[in-house]
Amino acid sequence: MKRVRVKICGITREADARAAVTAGADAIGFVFYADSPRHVDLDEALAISRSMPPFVARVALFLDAAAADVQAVIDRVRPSMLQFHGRETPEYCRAFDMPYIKTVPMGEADADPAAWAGAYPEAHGLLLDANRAGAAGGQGQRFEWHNDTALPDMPLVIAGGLDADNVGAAIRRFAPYAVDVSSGVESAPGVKDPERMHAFVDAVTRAG
Ligand SMILES: O=C(O)c1ccccc1NCC(=O)[C@H](O)[C@H](O)COP(=O)(O)O
Repeated sequence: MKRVRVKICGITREADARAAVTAGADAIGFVFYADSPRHVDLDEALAISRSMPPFVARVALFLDAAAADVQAVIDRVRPSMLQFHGRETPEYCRAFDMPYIKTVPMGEADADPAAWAGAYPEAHGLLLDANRAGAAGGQGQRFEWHNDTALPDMPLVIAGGLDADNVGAAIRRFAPYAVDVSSGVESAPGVKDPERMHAFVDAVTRAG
């Protein structure tokens, strides 16, 4: 059985993208949210994308962006898929005719992934993160891994405060399709650490 997939998000430099792939990442994420320390512009994302080897997914991440801004990224960067991290409606998400994953803000007390799956049936997956609705991710914080949370029959990506030390427990708790990490493999916001990326993927492989 294929190991749990790994997305390393918040890539801002070509060297970090290459190191992520060398470590075994299946996907890298570009953050198109101006207030993030991991924000990249279209030309930066395009240059990194052009440096990538084949068969690595490139995820373009947005938080309540203007539709025109999303389309500009699609047209110029040609990402593999989109990630909507804010309060984007199902109609907004499907309007781009691109595969997408929708973030579920597990920082909300009543977060119900099964309900989100029902509301976004066309999503290619749900990314369960620790943020509150409409708030940024990349905070390095876990959400409460309650044992009674109903999980939908849709590919789940677990995110929020993961690192090489706790990702195995996340995999045992959720049996996810993939895990997503940003802070836990960084030496500074937006600066990825190759050794931490290798340790993270190794931990996923051991657990998966
Ligand atoms: O990473 C960011 O700076 C960010 C900013 C605004 C919206 C979303 C953002 N990241 C979303 C991700 O998918 C992160 O990888 C996820 O929140 C996990 O981050 P971390 O807890 O730092 O591993």
